[in-house]
Amino acid sequence: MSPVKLISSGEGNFSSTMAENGFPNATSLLNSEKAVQELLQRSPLMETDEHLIEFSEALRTVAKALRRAAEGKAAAQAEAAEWKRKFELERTRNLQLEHKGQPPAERNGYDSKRSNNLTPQATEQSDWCCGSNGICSHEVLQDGDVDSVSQKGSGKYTRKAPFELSWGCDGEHSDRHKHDVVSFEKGNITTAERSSRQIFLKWESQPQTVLILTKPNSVSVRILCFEMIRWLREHKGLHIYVEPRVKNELLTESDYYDFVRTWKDDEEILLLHTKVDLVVTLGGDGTVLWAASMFKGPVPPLVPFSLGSLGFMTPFHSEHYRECLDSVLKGPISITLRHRLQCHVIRDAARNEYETEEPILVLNEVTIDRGMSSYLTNLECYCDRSFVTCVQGDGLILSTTSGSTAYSLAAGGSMVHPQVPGILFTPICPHSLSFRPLIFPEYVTIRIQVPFNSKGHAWASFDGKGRKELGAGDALVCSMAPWPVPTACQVDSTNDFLHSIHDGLHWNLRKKQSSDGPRDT
Ligand SMILES: NC(=O)c1ccc[n+]([C@@H]2O[C@H](COP(=O)([O-])OP(=O)(O)OC[C@H]3O[C@@H](n4cnc5c(N)ncnc54)[C@H](O)[C@@H]3O)[C@@H](O)[C@H]2O)c1
Ligand SMILES: Nc1ncnc2c1ncn2[C@@H]1O[C@H](COP(=O)(O)OP(=O)(O)OP(=O)(O)O)[C@@H](O)[C@H]1O
Repeated sequence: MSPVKLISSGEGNFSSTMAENGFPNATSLLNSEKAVQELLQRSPLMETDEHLIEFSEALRTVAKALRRAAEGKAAAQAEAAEWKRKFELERTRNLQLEHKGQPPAERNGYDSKRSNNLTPQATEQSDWCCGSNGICSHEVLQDGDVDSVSQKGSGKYTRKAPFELSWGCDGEHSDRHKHDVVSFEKGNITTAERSSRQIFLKWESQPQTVLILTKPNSVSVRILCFEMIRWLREHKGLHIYVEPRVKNELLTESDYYDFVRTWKDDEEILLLHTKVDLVVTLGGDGTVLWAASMFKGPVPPLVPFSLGSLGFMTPFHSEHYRECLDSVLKGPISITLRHRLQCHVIRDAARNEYETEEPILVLNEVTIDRGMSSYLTNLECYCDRSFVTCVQGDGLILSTTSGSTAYSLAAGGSMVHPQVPGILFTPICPHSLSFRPLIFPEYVTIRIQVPFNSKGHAWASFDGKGRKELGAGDALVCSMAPWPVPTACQVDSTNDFLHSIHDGLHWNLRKKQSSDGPRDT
C-alpha cells in the first residue's frame, strides 16, 4: 500500500495559491466590490427575492432544529419506557419476594437457595449444560423469577420441565455451540466459523403441563381438541390448560373434563409462561399469532397443528397428532426461534415517560397505514439516529422474517428464511417509482414519526389486530424483542420453510420445458 501524507498550505503564499487556483486576488476583489455596488443599486424586486431566499433558509434551519428536538424527545421517551419496563419488572419481583416474607436484598440468596434445591443430578447438569454448548432454561428461570411466581397462591403447580437448547453444526446433532467468530490473526480479518445452524431442544425432565389453544367456531378443531385432551391425560398423564371459552365447551360436553385448568383474568395470563411446558395450537397461522400474543414475555415451545387454509407456521398434521406429540414430548426436537418486534407508541402529548403506552409484541408485523383517511400517509422514518426516508403512499410495514411471507410479501417485500435475524421495511403502494423494500439488521431501532404538519392521521395495527390511531407528532418505535417464539419443526427450519412456500404459495411453479426442439450446437 502507498503511504499517505497530509500537508497544509503556509500563510505566506496564501494569495498566490488562491490566484493560481482560480480564487480572487486583490484586482478581482476590487472588481467584486464594484459588483456589490451594482447589486445594491438593483431593483427592489431582486432585493425582495433575496430576502425571500434568506427567509426560507432561516425557516429551513428552524424546521431542522424542530425536527432534531422532536427526535431527541422521542428517543428519550423510548429509553424512558425501557427503563420503566425494567423498573416495573424489578418492582413486581420485589413485591413477590416481600409477599413471601423475604426482603428484596435477599434475592440473590433466594436464587442460590433455589438452585441448591435442585437435585444433585440437576445441579451437575446445570454445571455443564449452561456452559459452552447452548442455552439452558435454568438460566432463563433464574433470570425471570419464574419459580417464585409459579408457586404463587398455591403449591399445586408442578415444577416446569427444564430443557436445553443446542446448536447443531454442519447439519449434524453436534453438541458444540459455534458463535460467529472473527479472527484478527496476523492483521487479517476472517470469519473463522460459520454461525449457528439448526437449533435443537432437549428436555431435561419430562414436560408435565400443556396449554392447548384453539381457533374458535370450528367444529373440526373442537372435536380434535376434546380427543387430544383425553389422550394427553390418559396416555401421558399431563396437566392441561385451555382458554376459559374452551373450558366451558368441555364442561358442557362432559364432567370428565373437570380436571382441565384455565384462568380467570389477564394477570393470570401473564403468569402462564411460568406454568406451561408446551403450547399446542389447533388452527391456522392466525392461531399461532394469537398464541404468541398471549405471551408478553418469554414463550414456551409451541407445537402448531394445521387446521387452517394456508399454514405457513403450522407444519404438523392433525391426523398424526399422537405420533407428533409423542416425539415432541420425548425430544430432542428441531425448533425455529421466531423473532418478534417490540413496538412502543409514543404520544406527542405524553408529558413524561410514565404516560408511554405498554409495548406490543408482534410475530408477523406492525403496519402503519392511512386507515380511513383519503390522503397519502406522510411518515418520517429513522433508523437509530439516521434519517431513512419519508414514506408517501398507503403506508409502511415493519415485518419480522417470519412475517415476510404474510402482508409484507403482498406489498412486494422479499421472502426471508425465518431464522434470519432482521427487520423488513416494506412500503405499501409508495407514490414513487424507486422505493424498493429494505431489510435492516436485527439490532437497529426504527422510529416512524407522523410529522407535526401531517394532513391526516395514521393507523398502526399489530399482526393485523388492535388498531391504534397515530396523530400528528405521535411516533412508533420498534426494535427486536428479547423473547422469540420457539416453534417446533416437522423436519427442520429450512425444510419446513421451503415446504411452506412450495405448498402454500406454489412458489416458482412452472410446467417443465420439454427437452426436444432446438438446442445449442
Ligand atoms: N394483503 C395481505 O396479504 C394482508 C392484508 C392484511 C393482513 N394480512 C396478514 O394477516 C395476518 C393476520 O393473520 P390472521 O390469520 O389473523 O388474519 P386472516 O384470518 O385475515 O388471515 C390472513 C392470511 O394471512 C396468512 N398468514 C398469516 N401469517 C402468515 C405468515 N407468517 N406467512 C404466510 N401467511 C401468513 C394466514 O394464513 C391467512 O391466510 C397479518 O399479520 C398480516 O400479515 C395480509
Ligand atoms: N384462540 C383464539 N381466540 C380468539 N381468536 C382466535 C384464536 N385463535 C385464532 N383466532 C383468530 O381467528 C382467526 C382465524 O384463525 P386462523 O388463521 O388460525 O384460521 P384460518 O383463517 O382458518 O387459517 P389460515 O390462517 O391458515 O388461513 C384469526 O384472525 C385469529 O386471530
